[in-house]
Amino acid sequence: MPPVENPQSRKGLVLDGVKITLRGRVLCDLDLVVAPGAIVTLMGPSGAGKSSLLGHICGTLEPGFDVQGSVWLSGRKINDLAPQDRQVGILFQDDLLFPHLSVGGNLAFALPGDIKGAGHRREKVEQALEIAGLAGFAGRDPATLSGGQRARVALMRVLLSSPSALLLDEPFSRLDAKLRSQFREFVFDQARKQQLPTLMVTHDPDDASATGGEIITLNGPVA
Ligand SMILES: Nc1ncnc2c1ncn2[C@@H]1O[C@H](COP(=O)(O)OP(=O)(O)OP(=O)(O)O)[C@@H](O)[C@H]1O
Repeated sequence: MPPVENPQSRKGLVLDGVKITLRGRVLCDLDLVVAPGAIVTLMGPSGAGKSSLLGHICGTLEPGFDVQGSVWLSGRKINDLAPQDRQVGILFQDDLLFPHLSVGGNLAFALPGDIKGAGHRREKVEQALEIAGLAGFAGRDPATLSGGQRARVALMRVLLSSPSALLLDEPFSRLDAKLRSQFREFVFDQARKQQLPTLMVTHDPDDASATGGEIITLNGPVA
């Protein structure tokens, strides 16, 4: 892929010569622009480096990986920022809801601190539950929710944090076929409505083709 010109003036998520090396083996070497509202799929064999690339973008890559190049989001270089300052949301295979908090508590936890006032915060949580088709669920214990309901709460929790980009690390793989396609459409719909550049890791060709977007394959470590 050719280098991205003027990455600082591009909208969306830009990987500018991002090269990740582990123990002398190159996992990826990428130039990529994910436009606002676009969904790009990342595929490739197990161990190829897909999750490592997402970890690098959101700032959680473990020490031991050598990384070069820059990550830009909405014209801001983010790869030297702390994870909480990058405005990148990530949704995993496991929903990772806090078991000791109610559904509403889980959602409120994600709200940025600059959203002030208990009433305003409650309103944001209720709006999110309504969008997710879960109006009235704020007081529920997450353990009492179905898999699909939990998945929707997890997505809304990511979106309430006001991300400028969305990363999806196989978030559909634990759901059965019907739920999977419903939830997938819901996630894609929300990402497009909020004009989020979205990068999705999956092993499932149906997930990839459902995006209608670009597919990038990492082939595994190159010595
Ligand atoms: N914390 C870590 N420390 C050292 N090596 C790691 C660490 N995490 C991952 N790796 C190694 O980095 C390589 C890439 O792993 P990664 O999880 O990114 O692959 P993946 O493409 O997401 O795989 P999968 O499809 O199985 O999830 C693998 O060789 C893995 O063993």
